[in-house]
Amino acid sequence: MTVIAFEKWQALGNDYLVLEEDRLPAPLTADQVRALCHRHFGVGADGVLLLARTSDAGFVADLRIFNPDGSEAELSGNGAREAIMYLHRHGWTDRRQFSIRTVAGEIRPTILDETRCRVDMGRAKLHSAKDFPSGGPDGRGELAGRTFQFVSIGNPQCAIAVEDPDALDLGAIGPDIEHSPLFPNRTNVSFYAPLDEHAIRARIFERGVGETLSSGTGATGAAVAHVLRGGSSPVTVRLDGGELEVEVEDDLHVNLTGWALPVFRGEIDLP
Ligand SMILES: N[C@@H](CCC[C@H](N)C(=O)O)C(=O)O
Repeated sequence: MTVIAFEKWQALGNDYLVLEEDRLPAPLTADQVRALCHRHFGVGADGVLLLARTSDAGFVADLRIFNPDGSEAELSGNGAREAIMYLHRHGWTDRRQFSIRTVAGEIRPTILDETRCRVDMGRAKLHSAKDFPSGGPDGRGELAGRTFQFVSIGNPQCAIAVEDPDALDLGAIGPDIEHSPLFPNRTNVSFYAPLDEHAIRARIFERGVGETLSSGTGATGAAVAHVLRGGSSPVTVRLDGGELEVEVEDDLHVNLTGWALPVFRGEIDLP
């Protein structure tokens, strides 16, 4: 038996288990991630956040992000805010502005108060040879009769403007888009509808997860797509689990603001 200590967090209902690498008896495996995230046989979560101390003075921690299917994601907007607020509450740093390193690169949070932070996520890109190789420089494409906007926020996002996101059965249409051959690394999908110049309603189907109550990078992908189609920054994104604010600069530099809270901590024995 392996005993794994965790703290469960959620941000707009997007829940993650935070693990500290130093406290693991052995390197985390994909099987363990699947077992931890399982909603009936494990703790239950939309993913795992693995935090490691780093000797690089420029960073407070290295953050790795795993989906419930055991795959590793380059970035998560909600997961990053949960990890950031965890680092703040657990005293890894007393600075209100710092950097952490993810597979997608550096992200720079500013702690706003005890539950909220604003995260500089870097520049969104509309082209990725790795994630959407057949895409042109504008990232536009068509799939099963729907026009989409590809956006890379470190991880791949396919944002689709629809009339009424609430009328869709995401569980039925999400998997074919996630696994489309257009996206060799699979993709996250956001279905959104503009509410006004500065607001959209969005629902999310995540790569390696399925439908979730919210996604920070999904919200960011949809906000970038909204701005490219005439909307204006900042964009308030109304998700099933609450609202996020996304600032999109002219060069597509994005900042994401929202809350994250701990739920409970514990230990689980895994075979
Ligand atoms: N929940 C997320 C995104 C998590 C990663 C995603 N499933 C992927 O595989 O890229 C968020 O808040 O951004």
